[in-house]
Amino acid sequence: MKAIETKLEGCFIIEPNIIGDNRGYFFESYNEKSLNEALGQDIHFVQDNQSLSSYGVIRGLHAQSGEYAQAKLVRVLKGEVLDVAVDFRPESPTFGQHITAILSAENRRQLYIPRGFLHGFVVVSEHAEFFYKCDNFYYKNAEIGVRYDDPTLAIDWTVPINDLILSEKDQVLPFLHEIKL
Ligand SMILES: Cc1cn([C@H]2C[C@H](O)[C@@H](COP(=O)(O)OP(=O)(O)O[C@H]3O[C@@H](C)C(=O)[C@@H](O)[C@H]3O)O2)c(=O)[nH]c1=O
Repeated sequence: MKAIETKLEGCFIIEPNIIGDNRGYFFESYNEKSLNEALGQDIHFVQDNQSLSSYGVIRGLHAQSGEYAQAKLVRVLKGEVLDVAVDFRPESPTFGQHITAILSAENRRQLYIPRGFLHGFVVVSEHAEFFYKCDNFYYKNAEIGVRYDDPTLAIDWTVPINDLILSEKDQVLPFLHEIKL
């Protein structure tokens, strides 16, 4: 497995080693030892989540605050998404900056998003099944978020605005300037 650094410290693109043979392919989609060695960290995931979304769905931008913060290892089982990770660590020199990555069933790429980041994705295929591991449990009262179209973050979601589908909750998330850090 290969961990590729991004411009945001601690955020990595993960490329698994695909072993093909006459039956098809095999790969380790997650190996705690290899990942921790590659990232130089000690991460223990405690919850797996899976969601299905149709074309144009944006889920995000989400995080959990304080002691409930979650690192995530995200990937796509079916379809394709544009995944977005925003550095939301107040002390970080890259606070407010984001990276995007195309994650698909075909490229089998994963994104490791550390604690203190906002995360979201938009579906660019007909449907997408999204799967991710979290290193802290879901805690509803710790949920925080920022609007996907925040002008300071200036994320190019690539999908035409008329095609976007958001949850009611995500439609009323605050803008960055409304949040007390
Ligand atoms: C995230 C989550 C939601 N839920 C419930 C709450 C709600 O009834 C239903 C759907 O929740 P949401 O609308 O928040 O789901 P969703 O918009 O998919 O939220 C997710 O978005 C992506 C981008 C992330 O990074 C995740 O951490 C998470 O915030 O599932 C759980 O039971 N456990 C969980 O861990």
